[in-house]
Amino acid sequence: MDKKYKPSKEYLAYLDSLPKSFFVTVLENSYNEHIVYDADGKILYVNPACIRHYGLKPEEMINRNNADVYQGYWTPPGLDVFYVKKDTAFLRQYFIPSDSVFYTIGVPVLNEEQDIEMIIGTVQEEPVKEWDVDYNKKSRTSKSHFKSEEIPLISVSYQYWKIVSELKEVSESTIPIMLLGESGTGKTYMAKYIHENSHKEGLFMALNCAAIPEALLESELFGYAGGAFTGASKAGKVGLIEMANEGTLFLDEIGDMPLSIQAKLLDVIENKRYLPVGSTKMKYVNTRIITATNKDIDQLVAEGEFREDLYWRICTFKAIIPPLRERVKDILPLATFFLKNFNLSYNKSKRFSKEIISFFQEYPWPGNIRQLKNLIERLVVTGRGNEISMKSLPDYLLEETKRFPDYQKSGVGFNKRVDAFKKELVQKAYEQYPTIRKLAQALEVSPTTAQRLVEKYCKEVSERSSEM
Ligand SMILES: Nc1ncnc2c1ncn2[C@@H]1O[C@H](COP(=O)(O)OP(=O)(O)OP(=O)(O)O)[C@@H](O)[C@H]1O
Repeated sequence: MDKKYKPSKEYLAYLDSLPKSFFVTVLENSYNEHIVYDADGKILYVNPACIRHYGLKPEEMINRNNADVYQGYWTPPGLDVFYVKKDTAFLRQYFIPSDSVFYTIGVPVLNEEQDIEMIIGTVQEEPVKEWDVDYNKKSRTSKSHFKSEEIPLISVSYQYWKIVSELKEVSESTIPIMLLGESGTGKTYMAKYIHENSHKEGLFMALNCAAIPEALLESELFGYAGGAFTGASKAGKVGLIEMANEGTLFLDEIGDMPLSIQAKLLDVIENKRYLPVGSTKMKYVNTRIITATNKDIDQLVAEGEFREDLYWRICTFKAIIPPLRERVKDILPLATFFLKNFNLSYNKSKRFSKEIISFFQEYPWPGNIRQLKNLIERLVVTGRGNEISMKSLPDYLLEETKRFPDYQKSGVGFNKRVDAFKKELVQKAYEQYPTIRKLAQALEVSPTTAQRLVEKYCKEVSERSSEM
């Protein structure tokens, strides 16, 4: 709806006077598909045009997740428009099972807090030629300025897009960003995405601090002056910090950076300057630093392994990318996205069986998105026939399903089980060690983490002890 449009009282009264059956008749007989989702992508309403589009009746689609219905293909580019810009998205969707192209216009409806309440979509087949021309013009001008064709972010989770939206706000500044999360959750990918969307003119450079020996790390980062050491080139070498001038330097595994280099990095962040190895001439740069780690950095600070002053500078803005098992809704969109891409690269037309989709959603993915992506590539490349079924899984995964023989049937998801286990562990330890310092030692975590765990899991225990 036009946001400036406010219906008059008389018109609203007229609408009120019409019976509900009138609206039902209009919607149910409209040639175009009308589809309404809640903020999580669950289908709340769809009219019978969906039978023509997907071969599914409305009653088969209601309460299912969008991605689940579009099995074989998922087009999430509109999601950043919905969740970040909170604006109308124009999408061209290709639906693999029927080999059809649909045009979707999604309009987000916001509540009083300006959060998404629902998304109202209209879907139609390839439009007539003349309209097509206009449509293309329109879709080009409506392109979001915070999305990347090169790095499509796949997620249907509101939580995830909230993080992206916050990152957007800091992306154009030079405020350092710290990305936390388990291996394979997409920290490097997100860093590239931030760079792409930050309108910086310089390059994106990345370095894994854990993969390089200390002596080399310093010259990789800061470069060196000609002849700075035996074997050094006469012309010297430009470091990554300079290469990323006016751009972004992504430092992965920052927790592994040696203390001596940490001091130099602090100078770069605070004063935008540094000395190349063996040089006496300061260099000046304007480089955005993004760091990542999957180590407990609070603990490294507590143990004196990481400089506290640097820690406070690099974590000015901290974003935690949740593991895949905590955003189960993203598994299918990601899986179908990878399936589509690998089908294209290997010229295949594989599809998932129903059971393998359930398995994907139940498996805990310790290697996160990386593991899912690698598995799908393997499943597309290997095996006969077009269906990817449970039989196609590699042995190590079939073994895994046996290790949790009842988790598919019990109805208790992996997250709930892990959470129950953590709760029991923390509560028992807290009963035995009722101070944060001792509890932190017993659980081998930092005091900050111990405090967080107590707040999360030990409310009942502390209430019990205060009653006694
Ligand atoms: N939102 C996303 N949409 C699509 N693909 C993604 C997304 N996030 C991550 N990926 C894919 O997942 C893979 C792993 O991501 P990435 O290498 O960024 O993880 P990481 O957290 O940096 O891992 P590590 O800590 O081990 O370095 C990448 O190949 C990337 O293509």
